[in-house]
Amino acid sequence: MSRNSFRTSTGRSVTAVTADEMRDVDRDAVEDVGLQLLQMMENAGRILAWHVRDVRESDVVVVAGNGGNGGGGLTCARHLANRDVPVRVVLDRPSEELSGAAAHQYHILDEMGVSVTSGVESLADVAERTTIVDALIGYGLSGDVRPPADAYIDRMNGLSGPTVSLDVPSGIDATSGEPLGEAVSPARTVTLALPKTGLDALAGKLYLADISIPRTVYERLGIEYEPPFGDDDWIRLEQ
Ligand SMILES: NC(=O)C1=CN([C@@H]2O[C@H](COP(=O)(O)OP(=O)(O)OC[C@H]3O[C@@H](n4cnc5c(N)ncnc54)[C@H](O)[C@@H]3O)[C@@H](O)[C@H]2O)[C@@H](O)CC1
Ligand SMILES: [K+]
Repeated sequence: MSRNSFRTSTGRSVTAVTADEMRDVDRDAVEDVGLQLLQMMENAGRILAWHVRDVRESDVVVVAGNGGNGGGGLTCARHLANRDVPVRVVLDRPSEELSGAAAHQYHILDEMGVSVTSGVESLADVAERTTIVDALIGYGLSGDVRPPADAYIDRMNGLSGPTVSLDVPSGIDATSGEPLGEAVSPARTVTLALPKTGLDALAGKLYLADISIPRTVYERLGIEYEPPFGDDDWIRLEQ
């Protein structure tokens, strides 16, 4: 199921995909085309960091989970630190329990000396107007939000600064748009590659980031795709 429910500022329609369709896109990009996850994640993290710098007033806290979404958030933290933005990371689990791309990105931050802590209590002393990067859960949300993620989401929503969500606000079902229990309410969402069908009733502004998935992937999967980016690496999307 693909729908044309989003538009660029020039009025061009952009196909929205379900979580399952996006999973197929990612799988085809990696397994059939040979694009590596880390290549796509680098684009995601760099573009997310641009948006964080655009909204931020002071410090930044990246809240990261253990999946691809968390990995993108950790990549963003590296790009922010490289630009001397005051940034720290809060993980939803001890760093020793990270795996895959999230563990890879964490080890780089550790070498850089970026502060990384875990536990929701790490969000207790966040200063007023701190910018939050929500990289806890993306389209991989499965079932109602379980503890301790619910406590992190509740805490993020209680903070005064702007929140920028990566791909999908954590707790929102990427396909249906339903909050599955607690869900983040962001000022901005930077979604990746194509908008997800569930972003049609989103709180805040929606942006689409080019993570370098080639047109051939969409063609193989029968997903209607005209590159919407023009000369830019990201664009604003409207309903
Ligand atoms: N092309 C790609 O494959 C890329 C994907 N990226 C990101 O990767 C995401 C998809 O990655 P994944 O498939 O690893 O999934 P996610 O990272 O979206 O979700 C997995 C994480 O969510 C937690 N989780 C899932 N259901 C939960 C529930 N009910 N309660 C509490 N916690 C829950 C898991 O413990 C895990 O930490 C995308 O949304 C996107 O942001 C980007 O980082 C870069 C490129
Ligand atoms: K998220």
